[in-house]
Amino acid sequence: MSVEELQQAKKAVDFSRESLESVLKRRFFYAPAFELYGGVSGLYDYGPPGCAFQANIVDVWRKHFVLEEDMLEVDCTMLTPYEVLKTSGHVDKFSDWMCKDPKTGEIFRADHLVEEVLEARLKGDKEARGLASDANADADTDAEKKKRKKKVKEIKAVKLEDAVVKEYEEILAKIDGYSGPELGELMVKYEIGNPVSGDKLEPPRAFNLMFETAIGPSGQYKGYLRPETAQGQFLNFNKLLEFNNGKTPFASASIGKSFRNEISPRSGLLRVREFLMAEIEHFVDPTNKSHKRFPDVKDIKLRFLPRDVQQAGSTVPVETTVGEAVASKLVDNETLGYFIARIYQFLIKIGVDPERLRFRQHMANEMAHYAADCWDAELHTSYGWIECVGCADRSAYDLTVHANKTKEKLVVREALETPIEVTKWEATLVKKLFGPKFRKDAPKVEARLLALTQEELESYSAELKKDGKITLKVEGMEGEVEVDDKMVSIEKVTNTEHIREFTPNVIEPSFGIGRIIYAIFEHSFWSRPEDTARAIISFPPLVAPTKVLLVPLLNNPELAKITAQVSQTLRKEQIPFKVDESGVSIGKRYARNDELGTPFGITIDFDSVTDGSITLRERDSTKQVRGSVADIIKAIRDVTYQGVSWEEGTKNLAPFNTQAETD
Ligand SMILES: Nc1ncnc2c1ncn2[C@@H]1O[C@H](COP(=O)(O)OP(=O)(O)OP(=O)(O)O)[C@@H](O)[C@H]1O
Repeated sequence: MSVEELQQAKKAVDFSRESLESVLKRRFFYAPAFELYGGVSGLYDYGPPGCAFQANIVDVWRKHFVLEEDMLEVDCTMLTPYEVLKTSGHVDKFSDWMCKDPKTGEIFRADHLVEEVLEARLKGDKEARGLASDANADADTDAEKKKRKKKVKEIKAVKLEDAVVKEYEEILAKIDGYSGPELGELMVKYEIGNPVSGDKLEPPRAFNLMFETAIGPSGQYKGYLRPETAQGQFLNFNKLLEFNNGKTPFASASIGKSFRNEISPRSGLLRVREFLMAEIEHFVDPTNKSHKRFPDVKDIKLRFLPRDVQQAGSTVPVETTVGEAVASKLVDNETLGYFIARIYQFLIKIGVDPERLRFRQHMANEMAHYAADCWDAELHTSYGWIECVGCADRSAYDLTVHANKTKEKLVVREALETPIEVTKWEATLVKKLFGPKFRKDAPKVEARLLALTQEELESYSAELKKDGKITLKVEGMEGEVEVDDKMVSIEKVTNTEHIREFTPNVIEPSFGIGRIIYAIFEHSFWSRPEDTARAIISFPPLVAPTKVLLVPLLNNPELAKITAQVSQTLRKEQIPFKVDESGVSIGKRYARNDELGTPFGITIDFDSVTDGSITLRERDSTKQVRGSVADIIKAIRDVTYQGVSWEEGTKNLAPFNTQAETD
């Protein structure tokens, strides 16, 4: 079945989240963690097929990015000291806005609440009741579902005026960009309270999402579970640069767990408190953000949702090539454009439906102040458009703040072909005068003076000329210290430089593996119109948890012998397979593997005993071909790992017709 045919077949049957969830639960793709103890919202365990699927996705990620792009992979600790996350800005700013119902004590995430209520109002009475059942479907555990079901009241439809509809649509298009106080104003203006009781909520306040802990037995050394893998990569920058022989551009990469104490983690795997992230930090010269492999991807056509389109209250994307997007400055630079295209290729390879993928640009107030540009790969699911990969140009922010804090240079030194004259402020110290005045603190004062920025040097030079002394704060010393013009002079000096020193900018693609996995579940889930009770998950063979189901026609020693031989060959080839020797019909055996996403089935029958041939069945089309064990396994290998189509991979095998797959 071609990709197009499959998309058509999927469209012919209505998607039901309930059916998908029932399959995922029954076949133990994943399940709420600690269920025996009632479960904890936002924590999930992956079962065997979920685990294998995740491992395969990570494997493709590693090949697609780390190997293909020659990235430097690191594995850094999850426990992170307070100092690091204070410097990065997470301690002060890594928060969401929450509001509390003073009567019930319930907590809501402010932006999600505004979004949910306005969407419900827009959808009217019918959908408003749909929201109630949605909210219920989002609950993590059965106990929670029951509790919510009791609580959710019917929301009455109110016909809205056209102008109000427009206002709501505009707000929803910009929902990610509001600050806490702005969300508070919206809640007052549009009378948004507890969606169940309608009661007023307290104004939004910031809630830091990091899990705090103490490192070591004294409890004195504060730390956090990391909320992203990026900081470890920044802190190892100098080692990575040296490993790369001092050359940029280069990228580091890391795959590992991150932790966020989400305010209300519903929506299954989409919003959890512990999740697998795969992140890349691409370090590039700020004056040259071209990418040498950009020509390879420039013709890829993508759906972009630019900032100004959202600002105008629209969600209609612009379809254009990456090359055009960069040339027109819609996307800030080539390297950012290159990664957007590579993210697209990766997502399509692992089973994302291209029709349900768009790249949304961050609004100006949604983006961190230092970021040059930022695009999210959003995947459409029954929960709406969900950010699954963030791709940001973070400028030189991270390296600069860590360098300033640690006084360790995090820079690239590049030999210049033609030396250049550089004029800059320099401080010259008369060191022998520092010891007598500052005693043991002398080195601290000296280091502080030598680390002054150009702006500070300029202003201190004026102060020194005017007052004959300067005063400044030195870390680890009480109050301010005074240094006079006998101890330090600050002058503008012109030097010939043979080396250019710069802090690289960082382009950061950041993947949430769980969100991608869930979106693929939805994008791949369907059933045949003639048999809607049986679900199929059409994972691409490359990432399917198991590649082959082996089914002997009957429980018979001769067939069992061939099954064992084929198993041994598959094992040797390292092709993941399962054997189903149960007595149920072939159709039933295939059906239960269709819902596990197993792309191929091998049937062993009595002809196999006489001529050694076996049958190969393809999951989506149910087409079958017949051939020798060696030829069939070669076809499986080619289609699964070499990206060969089913038609191409099986063209030399004989078509095989059998009765319909019913039981
Ligand atoms: N709570 C979560 N559960 C699962 N995945 C997450 C969660 N938070 C973030 N991610 C994933 O990590 C990626 C990068 O994180 P980033 O900080 O950009 O997300 P975010 O903007 O905070 O997401 P959101 O606004 O949806 O909370 C996201 O694109 C997403 O795939």
